[in-house]
Amino acid sequence: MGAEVVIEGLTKSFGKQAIWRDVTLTLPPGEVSAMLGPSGTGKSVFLKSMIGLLKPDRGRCVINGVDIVTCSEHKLYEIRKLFGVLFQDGALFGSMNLYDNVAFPLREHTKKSETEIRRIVLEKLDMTGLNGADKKLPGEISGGMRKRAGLARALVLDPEIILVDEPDSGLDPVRTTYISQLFLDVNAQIDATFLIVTHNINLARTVPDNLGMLFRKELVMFGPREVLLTSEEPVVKQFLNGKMQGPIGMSEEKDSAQMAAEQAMFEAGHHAGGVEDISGVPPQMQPTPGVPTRMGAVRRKDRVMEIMHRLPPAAQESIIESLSPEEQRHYGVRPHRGQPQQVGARPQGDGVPSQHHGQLPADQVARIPGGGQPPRTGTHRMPPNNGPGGW
Ligand SMILES: Nc1ncnc2c1ncn2[C@@H]1O[C@H](COP(=O)(O)OP(=O)(O)OP(=O)(O)O)[C@@H](O)[C@H]1O
Repeated sequence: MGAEVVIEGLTKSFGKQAIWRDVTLTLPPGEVSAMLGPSGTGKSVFLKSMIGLLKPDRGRCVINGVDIVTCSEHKLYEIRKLFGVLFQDGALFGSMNLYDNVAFPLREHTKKSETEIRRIVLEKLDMTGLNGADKKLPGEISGGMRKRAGLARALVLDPEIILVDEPDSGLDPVRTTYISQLFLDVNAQIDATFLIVTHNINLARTVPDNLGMLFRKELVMFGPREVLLTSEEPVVKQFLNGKMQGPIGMSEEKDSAQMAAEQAMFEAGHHAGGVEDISGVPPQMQPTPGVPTRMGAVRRKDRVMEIMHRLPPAAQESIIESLSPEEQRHYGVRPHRGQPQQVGARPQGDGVPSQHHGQLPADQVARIPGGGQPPRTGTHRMPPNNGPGGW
């Protein structure tokens, strides 16, 4: 199973420029998470901080009991071996063929024989659909193939955590879906923890188990995908819909005067961009038939049901609706549009579903962790994320 990554109060600046502060979240082991955010909000800086390429100002990032912010260089070197990183362009060496590119980490970081290296390289090329392409140079193949080769190289040291930086950059929507399918298939096969940084809304809506968003130098939210996808927060809705209308501006954010001026323009009929209102929680993509079950997804069901009573009602409803009738019975929940849910109750002994009274006991009413208040609207501030005591 992949490693859990526990991040607490992580803060990063370059000189006087604050990038983000007090980021707290946990990447659950073996689950696929994605981080959204407008350009320049520091998503790539976040990935680099997770592998110790950049040093945060303060906070913790704990992997297998080691805080990589404060650990020794030697420990950091060891922890880095747990990571596979897929950079935007695949970061392949242009003068090496795919075989040598994929073999590179094995030759650099292990003492494996060339026979063993050959077995591993061919296995990873096969896993990423690059059978027979081993002699090609990066310049001779498409952008999608380069990304798959980058993924093959990221896999050769059997990573427990895979970081992916904007997998859709330079890819058309169809190729983006193919690479997304590959992530889920690889996740099913090796059960590694994934974090994908992306602006791609299709990918964000259909691929990850968990979604987060960085905005205005903070983590706006992080939690099960249903929380962000049912959020009424203006910044989240604007981002998911790709419209000009909302708090995100041409540079990172707008002031209230600009918001008001633009609002008047949109109300007068100016097109705010975007094609249609995107809302709701579409079904999640699954591994290709024949690929093993994603154990991360299996564990996630139990995990999410345990924290369910702390999630907003719309997210609860969506989670319950995504369960099969057998799973609903197993967890003792039923869909019940427009009503609070009976949640968190596991069947005892005989598996009889718990009663649904249409009204939860006070301690089970969905509430926002930390604040105990319903989500505020009209502001981008969100309830605390999934850190200690959160989602
Ligand atoms: N090594 C560095 N030194 C100084 N500033 C940096 C460094 N790396 C990144 N930055 C700054 O940090 C900010 C966040 O950059 P980053 O690339 O992480 O954003 P991003 O959210 O990944 O953007 P995009 O979606 O456009 O890729 C930018 O203002 C960038 O100029």
